[in-house]
This record gives sequence, structure tokens and C-alpha cells, in this order.
Amino acid sequence: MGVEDLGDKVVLTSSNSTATILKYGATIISWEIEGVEQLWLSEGAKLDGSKPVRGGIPLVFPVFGKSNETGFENLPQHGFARNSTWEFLGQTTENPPTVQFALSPEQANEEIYSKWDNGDNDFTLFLTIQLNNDNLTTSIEVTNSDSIKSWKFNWLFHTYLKINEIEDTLVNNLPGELCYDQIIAETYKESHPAIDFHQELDRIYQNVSTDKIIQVIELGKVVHNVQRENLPDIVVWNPWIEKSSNMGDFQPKDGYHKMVCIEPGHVNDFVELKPGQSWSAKQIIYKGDVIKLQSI
Ligand SMILES: O=P(O)(O)OC[C@H]1O[C@H](O)[C@H](O)[C@@H](O)[C@@H]1O
Repeated sequence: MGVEDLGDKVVLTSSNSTATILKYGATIISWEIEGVEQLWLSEGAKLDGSKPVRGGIPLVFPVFGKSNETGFENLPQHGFARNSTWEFLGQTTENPPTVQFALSPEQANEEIYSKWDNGDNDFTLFLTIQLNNDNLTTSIEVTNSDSIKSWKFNWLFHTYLKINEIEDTLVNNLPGELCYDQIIAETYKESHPAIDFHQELDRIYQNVSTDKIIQVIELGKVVHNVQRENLPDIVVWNPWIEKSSNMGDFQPKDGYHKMVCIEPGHVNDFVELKPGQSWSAKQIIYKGDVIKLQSI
């Protein structure tokens, strides 16, 4: 049991599990239960701060994807939280092991931060990571630290879940939900009883009730459950053959068989914060093998 600061990373240990967090991006790069890895991390992922980590749980702030909205148009895809080295604030609870990280303009990747409204938005992010025996909980609090200016943002946990075989995998509890399909640039209502994977898939499910647990089911068995608080949107992504072959840090090239991204976020529209206001949200990924079918 405990928390170890190894310099560039922090390791949390509970009686049956461990989580490893890279300070760069405050990216969770590993979560093991009984020695079994739950997150997918590319063998080609850069862990030296030269680029965002391909795998684990990168953090997306203040924009998801690219946006042409005023103030966001110069930012690269997914913003700067994943390219910044966060401050490790230390352990907040001993049992369950819980740690906190912070990011504000002082620590943010200067080059990218300056592209967000000319580096004129004062913010504070607190990320709390709690390792329980059967779940990993990540909580985020975003505060507008400016005394006069309002600003807006997207937030997303870009969670890469590890699976055995994508073609044996289904994602449930999304039928009837509105989604924007990024591959064909169209919005439609999901009509399939479960999402299956036979080609590149990149969809933003919008405004999905947080009562709904998103389950990843492999050969009829639940392998991951994703629960959300205050995160209405869910991105489901698998890059498949061509897209992964074009990502230099995606290794091995057939690694897309072993991963699915379920990304809870607030990305369909922006959250607006007035000076001094805060917003918070949570992702809980847990084990548990009961199939729960929730209709719209
Ligand atoms: O390559 P990255 O910038 O890490 O983005 C990886 C992926 O993130 C999300 O899942 C988006 O929906 C995808 O369109 C994007 O390809």
C-alpha cells in the first residue's frame, strides 16, 4: 500500500493493484489488477515528454480535436494538458491510495498554452487519482482563476482500454443515442443494439445520460465498465489498419486489435466558466462482470 514518487512518475499501490502516472500529461500509463494490465499502452509511446503518450489515459483540455471557434483556432488537436508536465501535489489519502496533480499557466506547455486565446486565460486544474481494489477513479476540477474574464473549454479522459481482440468486442448501452460519426462527418441516431468493430470507428455519442454505464464486452464477458459524473459525451474510437499505420508512435502496427478507446468527456459543446467559477467531473473504470442493459 502506498505512493512512491519516482521523479518522472508516481506509483500507487493497493493490496491487489497498482497505477503508474507519468507527470508529463499526468497520464496514467498503467493500471494493473492482480498483475493484469487494464490499459493499452503503445510499445512506441514516447514517455520522455517529446510528445503526448499514445495509450493509457491522456487528458484533453481545453479543446477536443480541432476547433475554429474564436480563441481555439490556433490550438493543436486536443489542447495542451497532455503535453504539459503537471505539478505533483502529493498524497491526499492513504487508504485508498489517492494523489493529486495540478496544472496552471505556470506549468503549462508554454508554446501551446500561448495559442489558447493568446495565453490570456488564467486557469487551475486539479486532477485526483484514486486507486481502489476494483476501480480506478479520476476526478477533475477546472477553475477559472481570472478575476475579470470568462472563458470556455472542453474536457475529456482519452481512456485506452486493453482488450484481447477488437473483433470479439462489443460496447453496449449506446443504442438510441445521437452520435456524430467523425469518419463520414454525419450525425445520426445509433440504431445498433451494440457497437461492434470491423473497420475504423470514430464517433462522438452526445449527451448520454450519466446513469448509463458503458460496458466493454468480449466474447459475452464484461471486461470493463465505464461510469461518468458530469461527462455527458462519450467518444468511441478504434483507428484500425490504415490510421494506426500512419501514427508513428502506434506500435505494434496490429496493436489496434488490443485496444478500444472509451473517452468520457464534455466535448459536444463548451463549458463556460465565469471568473472564480469551478466545474468538476469524474471517470470511474471498474471491473464487474454483470451485463447491464440500459435502454434510452
Ligand atoms: O492522435 P491523437 O491526437 O492522439 O488523437 C487520437 C484520436 O482521438 C480521438 O479519439 C478522436 O476522436 C480521433 O479522431 C483521434 O484520432
